[in-house]
Amino acid sequence: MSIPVVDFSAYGLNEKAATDEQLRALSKELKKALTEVGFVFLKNTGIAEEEVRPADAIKAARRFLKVLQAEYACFIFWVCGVTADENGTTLRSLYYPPVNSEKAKEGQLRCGEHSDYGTITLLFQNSDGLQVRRRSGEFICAPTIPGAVLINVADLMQRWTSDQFVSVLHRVLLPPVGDCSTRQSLAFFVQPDDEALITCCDGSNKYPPVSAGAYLIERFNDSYGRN
Ligand SMILES: O=C(O)CCC(=O)C(=O)O
Ligand SMILES: [Fe+2]
Repeated sequence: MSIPVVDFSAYGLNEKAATDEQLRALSKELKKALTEVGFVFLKNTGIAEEEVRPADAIKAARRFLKVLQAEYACFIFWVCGVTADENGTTLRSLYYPPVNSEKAKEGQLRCGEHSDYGTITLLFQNSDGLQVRRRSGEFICAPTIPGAVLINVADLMQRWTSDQFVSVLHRVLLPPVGDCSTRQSLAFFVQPDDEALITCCDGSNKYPPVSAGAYLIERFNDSYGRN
């Protein structure tokens, strides 16, 4: 099974609004993808392909989360607050220089296996190499699809949905031997406002409530050490 591709044109940035029926249909498709795979390609988002503007990425992220409200009402408060100043939303530009894969060490990667910390990540990429772990354990390729945005569930979102949406490991492979191409990707990590209290959507209390800001700091401390 590959990563699902969902047509977002009904609620793309060029549309003012979508009907309830369109939102429901989209949310069903997204829910299936985020539950089964944790990654989804969105095409026709209205984000200009030739120039990814952060403001557009934020708008698209808000619309994506708004669609999910049709299934999960608990996102409402947070979606309203996502553009406040006090949050850890980050745009990361990742440039991978050319490598001579013949000289690489066994198992060497361009980007090691990891999952993301926040809620969702929007990824824009210009070459192949990204792989995503399926629930079954096997890695599948996330190819470049011109004009499509790749969105994945991150750890805080998995926690928020009581593990219904899955935040899966992903990695970037070295290019094949003889391929000296570079890789440029843009990762837009979407974080709730620092003060937002994240409690399990289903009311299960599977994980204790945590504020988004404290959760992020904890994860950074675990990865990079406390100061
Ligand atoms: O370079 C890539 O496409 C992967 C980036 C990534 O997964 C990350 O920065 O979290
Ligand atoms: Fe990542």
